[in-house]
Amino acid sequence: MKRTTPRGGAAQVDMRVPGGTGEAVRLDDVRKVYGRGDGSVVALDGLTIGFRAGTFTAVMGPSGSGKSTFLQCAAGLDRPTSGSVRFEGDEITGLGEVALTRLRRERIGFVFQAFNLLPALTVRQNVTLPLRLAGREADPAHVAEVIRRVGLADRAGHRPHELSGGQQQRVAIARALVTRPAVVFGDEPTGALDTRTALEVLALLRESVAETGQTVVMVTHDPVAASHADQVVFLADGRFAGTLDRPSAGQVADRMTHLGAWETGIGGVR
Ligand SMILES: Nc1ncnc2c1ncn2[C@@H]1O[C@H](COP(=O)(O)OP(=O)(O)OP(=O)(O)O)[C@@H](O)[C@H]1O
Repeated sequence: MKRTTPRGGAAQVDMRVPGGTGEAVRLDDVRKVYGRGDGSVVALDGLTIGFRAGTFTAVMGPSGSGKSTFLQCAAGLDRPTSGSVRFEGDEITGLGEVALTRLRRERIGFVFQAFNLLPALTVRQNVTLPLRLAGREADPAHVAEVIRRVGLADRAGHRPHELSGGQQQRVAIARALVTRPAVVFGDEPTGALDTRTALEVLALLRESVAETGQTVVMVTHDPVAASHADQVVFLADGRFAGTLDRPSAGQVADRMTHLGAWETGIGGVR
């Protein structure tokens, strides 16, 4: 656990990708401190990082390196202590709760490790839920297309308990895609799935990047999952700790070993 210390020249790395078409999400010098005084913890320590639109990025790092905190701040679920978070160029750090909720509903999709489906609702109803929450009309043809895209056309009337884990995660992906969000954030989206099903889910995320120009940012502990991304960003002690472009799972695992990620036995290579 990292205690509050003076900044002491914390390295700031700008990882803007040259020649990009623009950044979907950008964090500048983001600092997040939990608690106050002696017991305070620096979760993000001046993180500067950008995610080019239409790319698939995996975020990795040792346990406690700040991945979840990063995701919460980048997705407008939590507020940084200081620094700037921009979403498609719009500064979101100063937004009030109502505006942040609207941003999350209209421009962001979420896929979590726990699928978080509503058990009483059918696949179709679960998928359309974000539209209803946003007060938007659900275009039946669009909803059907999204459900077809995740391979569940023949299950649209089923309830979650009638589906396998992989199928439930595919419903969660359809639900994340239905509002046509600019960015889909994944927090260990394959964490609860077996290897084969995880690969299907990763293929779907990749497809949404390739076909609809979506931006996907996925936190994962799994080097195999990370190897499906365009780039892997590493965090250590709440700071940017390097990046790998289209790495193999072995290269990702090597980098994680270098960062001391496996020393605690957490997040071993599967
Ligand atoms: N609500 C909180 N209050 C106090 N400290 C927190 C809180 N949330 C996270 N932390 C601390 O902030 C640091 C970063 O935590 P975070 O959950 O972002 O790391 P992580 O990389 O996602 O870890 P893991 O891989 O284990 O999930 C850790 O030291 C953690 O203990």
